[in-house]
Amino acid sequence: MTAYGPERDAITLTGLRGKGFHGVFDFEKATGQEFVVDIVLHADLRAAGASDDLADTVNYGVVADLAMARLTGPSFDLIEALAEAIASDVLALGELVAVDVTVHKPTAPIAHAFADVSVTIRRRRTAEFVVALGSNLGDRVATLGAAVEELRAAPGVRVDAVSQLVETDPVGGPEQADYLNAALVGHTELTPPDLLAALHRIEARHGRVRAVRWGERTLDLDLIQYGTPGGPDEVSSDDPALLLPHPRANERAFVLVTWSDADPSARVRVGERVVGVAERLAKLDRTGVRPGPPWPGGDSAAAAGNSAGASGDQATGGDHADADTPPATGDHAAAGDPSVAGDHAAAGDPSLAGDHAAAGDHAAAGDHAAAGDHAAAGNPAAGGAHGDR
Ligand SMILES: Nc1ncnc2c1ncn2[C@@H]1O[C@H](COP(=O)(O)OP(=O)(O)OP(=O)(O)O)[C@@H](O)[C@H]1O
Ligand SMILES: Nc1nc2c(c(=O)[nH]1)N=C(CO)CN2
Repeated sequence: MTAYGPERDAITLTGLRGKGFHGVFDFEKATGQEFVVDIVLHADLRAAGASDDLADTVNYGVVADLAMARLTGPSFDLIEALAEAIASDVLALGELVAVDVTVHKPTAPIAHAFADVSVTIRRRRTAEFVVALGSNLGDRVATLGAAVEELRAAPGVRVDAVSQLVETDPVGGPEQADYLNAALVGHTELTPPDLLAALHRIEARHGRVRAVRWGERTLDLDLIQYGTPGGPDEVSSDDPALLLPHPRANERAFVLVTWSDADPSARVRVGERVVGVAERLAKLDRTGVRPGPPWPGGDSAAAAGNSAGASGDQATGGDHADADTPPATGDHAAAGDPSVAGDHAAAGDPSLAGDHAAAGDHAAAGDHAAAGDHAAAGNPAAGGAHGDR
């Protein structure tokens, strides 16, 4: 079965009942009462229908075991919290598009005659995704910045981190102007085709036309990876309309430099193997990839929406006034660091606080800068602008 797809098929389990000790009041926790759980598992059941094999579907017995363990297990105050815990456990099975959980508390302490009280929640599975952004026509910085914002605003999409911009020599295609490239990592409830459609809509809004293969473009948004490579939610596709993982990404320095900046611990599939993006990058020629201009507002954290009073190096650098001009005397240049890794965290923003990495992680991840470069550049929180992931 595929773990994404239309919410067309469902397995429904109702009336799962048992004694639990959930409730706000002490007497509820001490005495216990009956709770009843209904669960709807949304999944694509076509494969199981065709194969008649339990391995191709979700075993409802396992789902019932998980729910009963929560129902009879440690006490929650709220039935909302019990429902959340059940949904989380069931979604972790990794085979579902979504799950609906209803928790009934028919003997709740309500001072009136009543039939039942319940909560119902729907939780969808999300998958990590990676998008590469490129532009070499028009106001490149403005277009890329707008694309990031539009993706942030897209329903079912959460942007976790955005790389800094790099300026890059065109790879392939006719003679054309240099590109600005960036990468973005996030989580989505959308299926891969729906996510690609959202990317295409954003491209179209920015006047993207497809005249020449690998020709100049106002905006290019490529879906590089969907799901965790080697994990149960990894999506591979040989459909020409959506190839996953993107077949050329692991050969493109402009993709891997920016991707490893956005997520220094990122991993990528290369044939049968899954390797660190930084490790893969070490094998590539990076001469065509240079530091780019800052994002509007000063750093990539702003582009990611994490815009708390950027005290990052680029934010304070007056030499970056021309947004479309690569920094000449910025910290990257001063540090002699050809990478984009590093100084885009706002020191004062707790949401940016060193999620992935201290400076050393960049270096340990095989990045081109030694950790000392970041430190020498006065970087307050190298690698920290990766949001809540
Ligand atoms: N992973 C993918 N991400 C984006 N588009 C894809 C992907 N796989 C296949 N495509 C298809 O490729 C077609 C051409 O896309 P596009 O014009 O953006 O290619 P490109 O960016 O010029 O080249 P490249 O794919 O080498 O980066 C699109 O119609 C799209 O449906
Ligand atoms: N430097 C650079 N070269 C490219 C790019 C790009 O984004 N940057 N995109 C291409 C097709 O997607 C082809 N070549």
